[in-house]
This record gives sequence, structure tokens and C-alpha cells, in this order.
Amino acid sequence: MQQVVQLGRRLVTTMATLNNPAGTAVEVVRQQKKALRTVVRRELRNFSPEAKREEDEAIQKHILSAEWYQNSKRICAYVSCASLREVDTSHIMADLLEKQRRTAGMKVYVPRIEDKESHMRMLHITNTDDDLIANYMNILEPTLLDSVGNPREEVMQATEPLDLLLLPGLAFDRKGGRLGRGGGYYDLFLQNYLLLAKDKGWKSPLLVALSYSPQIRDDAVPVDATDVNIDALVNSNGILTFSSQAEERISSS
Ligand SMILES: Nc1nc2c(c(=O)[nH]1)N(C=O)[C@@H](CNc1ccc(C(=O)N[C@@H](CCC(=O)O)C(=O)O)cc1)CN2
Ligand SMILES: Nc1ncnc2c1ncn2[C@@H]1O[C@H](COP(=O)(O)OP(=O)(O)OP(=O)(O)O)[C@@H](O)[C@H]1O
Repeated sequence: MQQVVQLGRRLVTTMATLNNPAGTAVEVVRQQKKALRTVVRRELRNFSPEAKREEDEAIQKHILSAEWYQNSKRICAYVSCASLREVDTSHIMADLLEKQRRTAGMKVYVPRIEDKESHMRMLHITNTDDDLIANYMNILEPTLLDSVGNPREEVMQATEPLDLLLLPGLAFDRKGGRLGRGGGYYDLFLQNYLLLAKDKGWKSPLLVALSYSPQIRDDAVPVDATDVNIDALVNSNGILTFSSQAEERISSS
């Protein structure tokens, strides 16, 4: 029965792509993304804990000492999840929250997923002890209300622009292409935020991802029209820049 259903599905897909040539390319990219995710997940599982620890330290050290990071006041970061084998952000989060306590105008936001349709909000937090709670995937996310019961400020409603976004991801190429985990959360958020920034006449935030060495691919990662390129990629050897904005803000600092 299962086989019949699968055959049926394959036939529907084949017919859809025959009738719609544009659908072919979309489906090919979707399959390429799926295949690359499988390869990179496997490589990350085989990446030794020692190598991981070493790269975690080097990547965070690089960011913490960079001027483009130190000069940013309004920042979105991700709360790293060990079971997803993500580059650790605990030192960065601690630094950001400590600086936020003593710097007027500094704001730190982290993601909270809203539903399974790629909606995610970036909410303001002040600490990692009381403000975060594990979601169904065991990722720590902000609670909806702060400690006194007020709704948290969110990036899409803020009156000032973001300077910097630190992004997770599964695979990256050497030209700014980024492959996420397949939820489309960051792509949709970035699309909406970049539209808002344009509308308000704000300059775009710097989009910087963090990556272990097996996640950097020599071949281009598969992308489609909804994927947003990153400006720069921090790895254990330093930073790779991909855009003129990154060259201006990073290379010169
Ligand atoms: N730390 C962190 N926070 C984040 C993200 C992230 O990638 N990292 N997100 C970025 O979008 C959003 C959460 N989205 C996610 C979407 C899919 C998977 C995922 O596929 N996880 C497993 C497999 C599936 C599962 O357990 O259900 C995996 O990748 O192995 C994880 C997070 C918002 N917060
Ligand atoms: N801007 C968008 N608007 C609507 N849907 C989107 C948008 N971006 C991505 N999606 C949807 O999300 C799903 C996953 O997309 P994709 O595989 O590119 O995600 P990803 O890059 O791995 O995830 P993420 O952006 O969270 O890192 C796709 O079905 C896609 O259509």
C-alpha cells in the first residue's frame, strides 16, 4: 500500500513538472537541498567533540574581538542548540547581555518560532536564565511575556534599525549562499525585515553566519528565489566577506 502511495506521489510530481517547466527547477533545488542537508548532518555527526570545542572557541573569540561586532548596538543572535550541533554562541550571548546592561540604546533579540509555516519573531531579552524556555525541538526561545508580565519588544515593531544579525545555518558556500535546516524561518523573517528597513529608509543590517569547517562547501549550495544571501561567514580561521557592505564594515575595521 505504502509503495502504491509513493508511486502515486511520484507520478503526480512527474506530471506536475511536465506540465510546468518552472516546477522542475524548483523541485530539483528542493531535492538538492535535501541531499546536501543529509551529507552535512552526517559530517557534523562525525566531527569530533575536540575539534568542535576548538572551533567554538576560535569562532567566538574572533567575533568578540571584532570591531564590527563591538560597534553594533542592536543585534539579533541565535541561542545555540547542542543537539543540533550548532556553533556555540554562549560566550557571545553572555557578552551581549552584559553590554546591554550597561549601554544605553543597546538591544539584544533572539528568535521564537510562531508556527510551522515559517513564521518566527525576534524578541528582546535581558538574560538567559529567566527569559528563555525550551520549545518542542529543545531550542531555547524567549517567553512571550517578560518577568513583569509585559509583552516583549519585537524587532518588526522597533523604532530603530538592527545593526547586526548573527545567523545559524547548516551549509554555506564561498559566495554568500546559505542553506538552513529547512524551516524557511530565517528566509521569511529576513525578507520581511529587509522590506521594512527599505520602507523606513534604514540601512540593511550586516548578516553574519557562524560555521564549523565541514559546513563550508566548495561547490555552490543550492538556492532558490526565497533564499537570502549572507554578507559574511565567521569560521575558525577568521571571516569570509561576500558583499560590498561587508567589505566596508568588516574589512576596514
Ligand atoms: N538555535 C537556533 N534557533 C532557531 C533556529 C535555528 O536554526 N537554531 N531556527 C532556524 O530556522 C528557528 C527554528 N527552526 C528550526 C527548523 C528546523 C529544525 C530542524 O529541522 N531540526 C532537526 C530535524 C527535525 C526535527 O527534530 O524536527 C535537524 O536539523 O536535525 C530546527 C530548527 C528559530 N530558532
Ligand atoms: N520568504 C518566504 N516566504 C514564504 N515562504 C518561504 C520564504 N522563504 C522560505 N519559505 C518556505 O520555507 C520552506 C523552506 O525553505 P528553505 O529550504 O529555503 O529553508 P532554509 O533556508 O533551510 O531555512 P531557514 O531560512 O530557516 O534557515 C520552503 O517551503 C519555502 O517555500
